[in-house]
Amino acid sequence: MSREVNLSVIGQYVDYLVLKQGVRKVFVNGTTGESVSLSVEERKQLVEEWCQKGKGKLEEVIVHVGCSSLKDCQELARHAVKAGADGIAVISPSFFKPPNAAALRMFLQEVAAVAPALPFYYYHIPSMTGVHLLASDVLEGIDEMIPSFRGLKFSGSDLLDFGQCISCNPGHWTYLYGMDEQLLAALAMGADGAVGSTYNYMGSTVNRLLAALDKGDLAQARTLQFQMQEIILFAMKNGFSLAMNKQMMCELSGLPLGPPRLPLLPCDVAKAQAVAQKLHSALGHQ
Ligand SMILES: CC(=O)N[C@@H]([C@@H](O)[C@H](O)[C@H](O)CO)[C@@H](O)CC(=O)C(=O)O
Repeated sequence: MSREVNLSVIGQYVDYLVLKQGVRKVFVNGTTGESVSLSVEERKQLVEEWCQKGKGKLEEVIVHVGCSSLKDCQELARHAVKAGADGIAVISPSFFKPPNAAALRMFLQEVAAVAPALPFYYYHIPSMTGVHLLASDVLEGIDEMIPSFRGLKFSGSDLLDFGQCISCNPGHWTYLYGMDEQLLAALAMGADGAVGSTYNYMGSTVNRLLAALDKGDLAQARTLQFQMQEIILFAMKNGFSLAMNKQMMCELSGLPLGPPRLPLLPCDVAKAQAVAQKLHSALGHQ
């Protein structure tokens, strides 16, 4: 039961994201993509497929190349350049954890150094890595160490830390926020965009939220955020997990995106269907 990667569905999935969700920027091999459960070879194949199938359709492909092994990260970073990715991101190693922010910066620097022309992002996701260093500490002096550093993907709930990351922006960094249920608060803090698991099927909703905010319509942005919260909270009460998210993606896209790989277990399909139903009612679909 190794649960193989199905490359053949990616082209259709790109079309679904672009045409049905209005999502034109993707983050490949992240958490939802189960990158840490994949081999280096599988990750390369996925990146090649996304870059090829996304050509002329996607505006930006950022590739997560984080691994426990620095060598594997470097191999994936070099590969992302060859595949034509627009940027790379790295999480903190999590089995042997960096003892402090300086050690993590050094690790990031070694990865970025092999792909100096590619925009580089630090991917902060303490709930998964168990590395609870402040992102703002990791960013200290990072510009001098990594000339290609372009920003942060922040998948944490600590808006104090997030705010401090934004207030130290030298001007050319981008901030992508990754807790879908509180995106609006992060946007108020200064986030530039969002990367999250639920945008696989609520991409069009979050695009409407962003557009409402751009127009200065805070009331509408709140309404949309509250609807997203209602769906995510309902999912949480039904055991929201990566497996459920994946099943939701299958239910809502109609594509065979498959179950997760061990050690994760597939979710109860009836529960995912109940959440999909909730999504339709909360967003007013018929
Ligand atoms: C821990 C986790 O999976 N967080 C998700 C969120 O989108 C999360 O599922 C959502 O906010 C619901 O809590 C993302 O930050 C993950 C993500 O961006 C990725 O797939 O790389």
